[in-house]
Amino acid sequence: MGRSSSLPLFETKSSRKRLLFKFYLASVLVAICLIWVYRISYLPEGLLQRWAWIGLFIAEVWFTFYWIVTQVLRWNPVYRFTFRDRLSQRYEKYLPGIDIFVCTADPVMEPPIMVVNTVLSVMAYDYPPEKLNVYLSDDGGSDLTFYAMLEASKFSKYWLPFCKKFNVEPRSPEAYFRSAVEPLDEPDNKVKEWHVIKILIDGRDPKFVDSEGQTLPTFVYLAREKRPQYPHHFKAGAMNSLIRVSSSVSNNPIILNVDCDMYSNNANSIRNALCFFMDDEKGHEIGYVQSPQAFENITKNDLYGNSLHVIAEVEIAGLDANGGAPYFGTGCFHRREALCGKQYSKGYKVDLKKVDEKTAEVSSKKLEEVSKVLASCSYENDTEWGKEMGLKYGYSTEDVMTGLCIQCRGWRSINYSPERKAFLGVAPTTLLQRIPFKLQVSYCTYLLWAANSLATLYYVSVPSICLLRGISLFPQASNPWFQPFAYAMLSNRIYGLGEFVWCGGTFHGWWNDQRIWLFKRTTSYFFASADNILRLLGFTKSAFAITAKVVDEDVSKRYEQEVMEFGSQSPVFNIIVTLALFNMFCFLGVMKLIVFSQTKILDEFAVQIILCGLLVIINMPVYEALFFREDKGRMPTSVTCKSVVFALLIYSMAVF
Ligand SMILES: O=c1ccn([C@@H]2O[C@H](COP(=O)(O)OP(=O)(O)O[C@H]3O[C@H](CO)[C@@H](O)[C@H](O)[C@H]3O)[C@@H](O)[C@H]2O)c(=O)[nH]1
Ligand SMILES: [Mn+2]
Repeated sequence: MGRSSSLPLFETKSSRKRLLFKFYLASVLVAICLIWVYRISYLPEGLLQRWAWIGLFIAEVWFTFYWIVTQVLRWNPVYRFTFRDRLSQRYEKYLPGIDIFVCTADPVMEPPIMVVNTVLSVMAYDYPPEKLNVYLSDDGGSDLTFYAMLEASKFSKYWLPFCKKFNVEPRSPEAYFRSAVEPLDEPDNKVKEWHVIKILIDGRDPKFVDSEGQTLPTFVYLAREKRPQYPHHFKAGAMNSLIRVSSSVSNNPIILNVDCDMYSNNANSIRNALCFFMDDEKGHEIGYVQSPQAFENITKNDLYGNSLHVIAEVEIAGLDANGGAPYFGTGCFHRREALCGKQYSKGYKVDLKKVDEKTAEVSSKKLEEVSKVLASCSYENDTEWGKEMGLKYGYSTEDVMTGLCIQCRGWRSINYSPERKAFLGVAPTTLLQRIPFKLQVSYCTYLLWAANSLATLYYVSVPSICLLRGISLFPQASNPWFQPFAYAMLSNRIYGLGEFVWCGGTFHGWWNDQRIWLFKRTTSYFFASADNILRLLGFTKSAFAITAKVVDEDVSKRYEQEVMEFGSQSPVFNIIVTLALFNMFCFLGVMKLIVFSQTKILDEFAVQIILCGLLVIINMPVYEALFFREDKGRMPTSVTCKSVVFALLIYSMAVF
């Protein structure tokens, strides 16, 4: 042993390029201070002017605060690297057992074939199979899914040896072969009360071996009991059932959790995660290891701003520096104890090497029976499940909340982004899927993103209204005070663009991202804050809307071509279109003025005209959907009519 046993299993690097970054921060800060000075010392006289000015100033103060928060995240991003060879040298014989949870909820929105692929990909990890236990939670209680799993368990006998022999990547058969998959027959949607737990492969049973005689991972199918009078708490409820059921079947110290649409793309993920948990010095305090969500169906310019590259590579890396990477609900390795509510105390050490004696005497029949009780709907009554134990109930972003709670109990977390992505999933392919407000709700409460929506709404409407009324809210272009505004706005965007491209995006992708940024802040955050207030007052309850993973051929074709999908009724579109139209009216009005003589307003209203113009340019896809498109994804006529009326109303109110 000697020296080699003291070498760490992972290392942490922070990024360089710091000096330039600090210089940039300082310069923007100076510009912001100048803006504040200007705002305070040039408060206009008239009543309307004064209030518009003060409102704008409040929005700017908010943006400053928000900007500082986002820069703090960027202060010291860290990146993690693992040493798998040291792990196997030291612990190969004592690797801990792993429980893998896969959740599915609906055989129509989440086709069983997708679930099969995810399940097979996680069964095929490069890891001793007798230590792997895969659990599928089927909240749909669908016989179709059940039989698909039965088939999957049979196919695994051939698939797993094949993967290992040829070191195949990725290990989702569908992703590997990418050949056309025969569509399944329409499943019948009978509402049935299923309550089934079935051990499809019992890893302890010598009769379950693959085509080469090797042990297979244990594979358990679970459709927990659901009854109308008991809340089932959606995914959080499913996960908590799995935690209990797995504790009676395998009870392994490490739990991996993936959504059914996120297959494993890297056969080494378990070993990578163990490099963190089993590190002698820093491993004991780690509660979970999260890998960033990555998607396989992102188009070149990422129309809906799905790829989260900047968030994953920069912002989460910044959180990670303080041991605070969030839990995102999928692609996350948990320490079972931490997830189950244990408090971390200094000096706490657990020996993951300790091999758990398998309850080999207990037959799988018996295990199924015991587990059935654990997965019954009344089991959780008067327990701490959903509060202090397991995933939290009552939030639409139960994952982030659960992560925060684990941190509150003293555990740290790791963000691990290997070069070969650990998991790949399916990104939403329509605009409405992209901005469901449920996702934003809890962030609103905890990070005050709601204020972003108000400040942004103000900034994209009031300057334009004032432009129409001839109220100037910014210094003239020829005025020296113009410069801090120009610098703060420009440098910020340019820095953002640089970051985006550095993280692997394209210029066009960045532009799309700006649009989505605008849409989200003016619609979903806004609705989310409203919804949140209603929920706090007890008027609504949070629900879980499952994201569809399959869409029309038509829709997916437009997605491939990066054409935005509107095509349905939604208040989201009303807001987007009204704002877009209103700004277009303003812009046309101002252009008319400029062309007919009054060129001096170009100087006086420079910032407002530029703002308005930018809004018009960024909304181009909206105008196209309104006036020029013929396909099914264009703007529905009713949305158009309503929004034209709204926009004209605001316009005439502003002018008269
Ligand atoms: O009653 C339910 C509802 C959903 N799910 C599963 O939950 C997962 C996530 O659902 P999805 O519709 O794909 O939601 P997304 O918006 O894509 O999920 C993101 O947001 C969720 C809520 O924050 C997180 O739980 C997810 O991990 C995260 O990927 C899927 O595997 C579902 O099968 C259940 O098991 N039971
Ligand atoms: Mn999903």
